[in-house]
Amino acid sequence: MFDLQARLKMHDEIQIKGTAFKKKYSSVKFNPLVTCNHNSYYLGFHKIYNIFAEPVNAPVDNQGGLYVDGQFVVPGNNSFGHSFRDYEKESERKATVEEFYRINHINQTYQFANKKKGEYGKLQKRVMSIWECCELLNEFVDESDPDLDEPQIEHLLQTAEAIRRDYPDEDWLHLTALIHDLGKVLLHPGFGGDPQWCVVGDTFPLGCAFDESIVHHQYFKQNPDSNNPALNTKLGIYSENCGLDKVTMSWGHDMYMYLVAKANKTTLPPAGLFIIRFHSFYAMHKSGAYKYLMNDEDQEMLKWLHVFNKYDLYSKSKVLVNQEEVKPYYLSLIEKYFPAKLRW
Ligand SMILES: O[C@H]1[C@H](O)[C@@H](O)[C@H](O)[C@@H](O)[C@H]1O
Ligand SMILES: [Fe+2]
Ligand SMILES: [Fe+2]
Repeated sequence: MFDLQARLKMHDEIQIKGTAFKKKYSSVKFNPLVTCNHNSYYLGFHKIYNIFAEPVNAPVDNQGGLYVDGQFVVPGNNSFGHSFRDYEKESERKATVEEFYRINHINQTYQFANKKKGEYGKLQKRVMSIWECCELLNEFVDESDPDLDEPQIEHLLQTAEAIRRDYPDEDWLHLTALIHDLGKVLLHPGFGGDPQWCVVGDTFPLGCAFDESIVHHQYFKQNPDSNNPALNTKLGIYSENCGLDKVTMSWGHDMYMYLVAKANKTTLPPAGLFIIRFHSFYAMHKSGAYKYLMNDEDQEMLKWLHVFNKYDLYSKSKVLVNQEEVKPYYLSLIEKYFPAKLRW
């Protein structure tokens, strides 16, 4: 065990895989075993409270650096040099992402989401394994994502590998991470090639008022549900604390993958299913909106979703995982929690 503070007083700089980091603030003891995965740095340690360090050669306006938050070292910036989920910042992704949300917010209505759920809920599109589905995602880049322009399979592996390092014993969490975005297969021509606006992006409840914390909220003005008095009040068609299970969410990859996992009788625990179903519901898990729709069980499950979200968001990077190397491990998890072939 080393006392990082004392070491930094002596050296004022630490080397992490060849990059020099300057300590800004820290108050912690830990075992400074460091491994590097993409632009995230993982520290092997026992107790950790708070560290903020920044790369020595960082540009002046670089807010990035090394945040230690619980166990995960969260990078300050995404691979485009901006903070994560900044929808206002001028960037090469901004226009595409905003246009995505404009169309999404206009077209996701209560009726539309229920129609899609009925259609895809029949699971008559294909029979295939989980890994086959991962491979189908090789070709898609998510237009709603300001932080990543790599094919989706990379994101799945980056998320799963990052969470696996910090929670080595929770194998269900590794598998949940691997499959959480598989619903994006709806984009595939073999599934009808749905447009991006009804597959990806943040999700939100339908049947009640749209909360202002939803990304690009302004575009809901043109959604027909906004003018429907039965659907545009705080509770709308729902009753107080009815539970998220009763709520119709905007249609997309979360709900589809949840339906697939459920219908194929996965043995993943309820927390895994909750993560899959609501990971894009940022207004709820990030902004704390819609509490009045949640029940006690949702609140309990939310704890795991918070853990998961950190890895889903901050593991996005340009350095890719070696697929062949990790494949056998994930195949063994798939075998443990799913049948060999699933109906999709
Ligand atoms: O752009 C992203 C992406 O589509 C993710 O898969 C989804 O879960 C997020 O909510 C969204 O912001
Ligand atoms: Fe997602
Ligand atoms: Fe994701």
